[in-house]
Amino acid sequence: MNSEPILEVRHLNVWYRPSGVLRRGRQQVLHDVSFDLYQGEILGLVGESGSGKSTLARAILGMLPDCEGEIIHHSKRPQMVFQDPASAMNPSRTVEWILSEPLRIYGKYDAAEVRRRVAEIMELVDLPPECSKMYPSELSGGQRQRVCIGTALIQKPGLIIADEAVSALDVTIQAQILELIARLRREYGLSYLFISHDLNVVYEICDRCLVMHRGRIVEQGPVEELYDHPREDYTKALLAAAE
Ligand SMILES: Nc1ncnc2c1ncn2[C@@H]1O[C@H](COP(=O)(O)OP(=O)(O)OP(=O)(O)O)[C@@H](O)[C@H]1O
Repeated sequence: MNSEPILEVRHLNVWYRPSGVLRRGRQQVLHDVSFDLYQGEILGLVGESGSGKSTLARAILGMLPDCEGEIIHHSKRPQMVFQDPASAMNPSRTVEWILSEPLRIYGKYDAAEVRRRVAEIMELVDLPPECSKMYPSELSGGQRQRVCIGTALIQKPGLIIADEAVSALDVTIQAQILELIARLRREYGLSYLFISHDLNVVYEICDRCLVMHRGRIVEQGPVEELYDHPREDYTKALLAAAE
C-alpha cells in the first residue's frame, strides 16, 4: 500500500434541509468528520443504520449542497458501486450499451475504440463475451454487480466508493465479488471506501476501518487492531452484535 492519500476529508459537517412548505431549520447529519484514504487502500466504513455512511459517500461525490469543511481529491472523480445494481441500470439497454455509456458521455471515442474498451472491461470483471448482448434482467445478481463495477472502472477512477456493494448477494457470489474487488486493488492499485453493515466482510477485505456513530467518526484504525482491541463502547457493542 502506498502512503500517499488519494482522498483527504477535513472537518466535514453536513446538513439536510427539510422538504415541505416551511423548510425551516436544518438537521446536521455529519459532525466534524476527518480522515485520509490512501492509494491502494480498502478503507471500511461501518456503523448502524442511519449513522451517516451514505451521506458521507454522497458528500465525497459532491452531491450535497449543504457542506462545510474540506474534501481534497488526489485522483479523478470517484465512482460509486451500489447495493442494488439493477436500479442503477437502464433495463431496456444491453450490457454493451450500459458499459459504454460513460465513454459516450465523457469521451470522444470512435465505435471501434468503444467496442475494444468494453471487451477489455468485460474481461477485467470476468463477464463472458456472450453477456454483451444481454439485458440486465437476463443476468444473475453477481453478473449485474460485475456490470456495475465495470461501468465504474471504464472511467478509470482512482477511488471507488462501494456502498453495501455485496450486501444483497448470497455468500458464494459475495465471496466472488470480494475477490474481484481485492484483485482490482492488487493489480491496478485501486482504492476503495467500502461501506458495509457486515463487520465480518469488512474484517475480511479492509485494511483499516472507520466507525461512525450518529454522524461522527468515533474510532478508526487497522481492522485487526480495531476488532481485537476496540477502545470505544460503541465499537464494542457493534462487534458484540456481529458475533
Ligand atoms: N435526503 C435526506 N433528507 C433528509 N434527511 C436524510 C436524507 N438522507 C438521509 N437522511 C438522514 O440522515 C441520517 C443519515 O442517513 P444515511 O443514509 O447517511 O445513514 P446510513 O448510515 O447510510 O444508513 P443505512 O445503513 O441505513 O443506509 C439519517 O438520520 C437519515 O434519516
